[in-house]
Formats: sequence, structure tokens, C-alpha cells
Amino acid sequence: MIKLEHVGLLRQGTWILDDINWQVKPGEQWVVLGLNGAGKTALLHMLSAFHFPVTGEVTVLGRRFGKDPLGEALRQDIGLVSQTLKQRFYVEDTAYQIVLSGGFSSIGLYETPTDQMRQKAKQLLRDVGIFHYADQAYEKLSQGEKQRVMIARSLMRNPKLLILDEPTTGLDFVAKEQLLETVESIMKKDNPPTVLYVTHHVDEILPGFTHVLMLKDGKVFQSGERQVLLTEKSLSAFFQLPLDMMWQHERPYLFKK
Ligand SMILES: Nc1ncnc2c1ncn2[C@@H]1O[C@H](COP(=O)(O)OP(=O)(O)OP(=O)(O)O)[C@@H](O)[C@H]1O
Repeated sequence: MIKLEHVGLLRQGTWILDDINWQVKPGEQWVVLGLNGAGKTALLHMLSAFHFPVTGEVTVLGRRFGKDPLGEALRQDIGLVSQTLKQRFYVEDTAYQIVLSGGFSSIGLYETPTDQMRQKAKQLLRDVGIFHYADQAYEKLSQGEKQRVMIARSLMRNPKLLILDEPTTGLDFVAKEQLLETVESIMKKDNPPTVLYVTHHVDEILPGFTHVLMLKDGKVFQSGERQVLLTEKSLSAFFQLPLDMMWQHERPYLFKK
């Protein structure tokens, strides 16, 4: 699905990604964990071909950067939900219209949707638990509902890769848990997309995630299976703090010692 070999990205004289080696195989579900400024967003934007590496080789969904067509051709297969790449919508657009527009490459509904697309948009609204807000103007929805609309929208074109960049930012506890439930349910479906879930928070590593990439100062600190990596020792070293870890409902929670 994804292969990065010795990848480096330079911005204003600083390597914001430095010698990244990372491979994501079909069937795996990944969390990308890192503190502020670790390079998580830079990495995601590279996978979506918004950044090109200065060094190394990047292959995403069988397309090798510098060799195969990228841009829209690649982004067709990637669902990206990111605060930094927030799409602009018309104020009066409803949740349903926004989800439906995900079936097209343009932001607005300039083309005529098929019946199949309309059915699909409705089903996705049900899947993310906000069908009852289908006709509500997007602008009037809460942050959590907006995020779920954006996730439903990103699933309209059956992406092979679904990238969620800090999707719980700004959500209250209830909205955050609802969003996490949505993410878990997407991963449990038949033939789910490969999810890359970016976060600062260890407790968002849901049971459905199989692997974790720990990114620090633009470098891979560790990467591998969730069960192997999530230990007090490795997380204490990662955060440079002595930590206690507790598992509840198959999710890890950290406490400073
Ligand atoms: N265009 C740029 N020019 C210079 N520095 C940049 C540029 N883009 C990002 N950076 C720097 O690269 C580093 C990584 O940024 P990035 O946004 O990828 O981090 P992040 O892990 O997503 O952080 P956060 O969790 O705060 O969103 C930061 O130190 C940032 O200031």
C-alpha cells in the first residue's frame, strides 16, 4: 500500500522528515503517533502527493513518485480528512450535499449525481450516525458532526487509503468517543480502506488498529505492531517522561509517574 525508503523532506534548511523508512501492507491499520511538530502532517501530505521528497523513494498505492502520474490520479484513491486542507463549502450546503459532493473531484455539485451515488451518500450518513442531520446546513452542525460528515464524504469514492489527520481536535469527550466509534466501525467493515490515523493521544489507539508509527523530530522513533510497541518503556522513552500505562477496553491510557 505504502513504501517509503530513506525519505527526506527539507523546508527552509531543516529536515522536517529525515530518513523515513516505513511500509504499510494490505490489511494493516495504522496510527501515526507524534507530538506537535513531529512531522506527521508533512508525512501525510507527502503521501497525498502535496509534497515531493528531496531524498528517497515513495510508493503509494502502487504509484512511484517521480515515475507514475500522481496528483488527482492518486488522490482519487485517497480519502483525506485534515484540518489543514479544509475544503470550503457554501454556507447553505447540507450535510447530505456535502457527502454527495465527495463523489466528484470538484467541491461543489456541478455534475449530476446518479441514483446510486444518492443512495450511497445516505448510507454513509447512516454509517457515521448522522442521518438525522442529512438536511441540516453543514455550518450549523457541531464540530463532531462536521467531522463525521467529512469522513462520510471522504468515503464516497471508496478510497483504498483513508487518512484521518487529528480528527478529534476540538471535540468534547462525547463527540470524541462517537467519532472513535465511527472510525472503529469503518475498520470493521468488509474490505475496509487502510486507515492512517494521526494523533497525539495514545488513548485513541483503538483495538482495530494493528500497527503504530511513532514519529519524533521528523524521524521514525519506532514502528511496528501495536501490541509490541505500546509498552511503558517505549512510550516513556518516546515522550521522555516516566509513564505508567493502563489498558481499559483494549485501549491504552498513560499517566505521568
Ligand atoms: N513549509 C514549511 N516551512 C518550514 N517549516 C515547516 C514547513 N512546514 C512544516 N514545517 C515544520 O516542520 C515541522 C513538522 O511539521 P508538521 O506540521 O508536519 O508537524 P505535526 O507532527 O503535524 O505537528 P502537529 O501535531 O502540531 O500538527 C514543524 O517544526 C514545522 O514548523
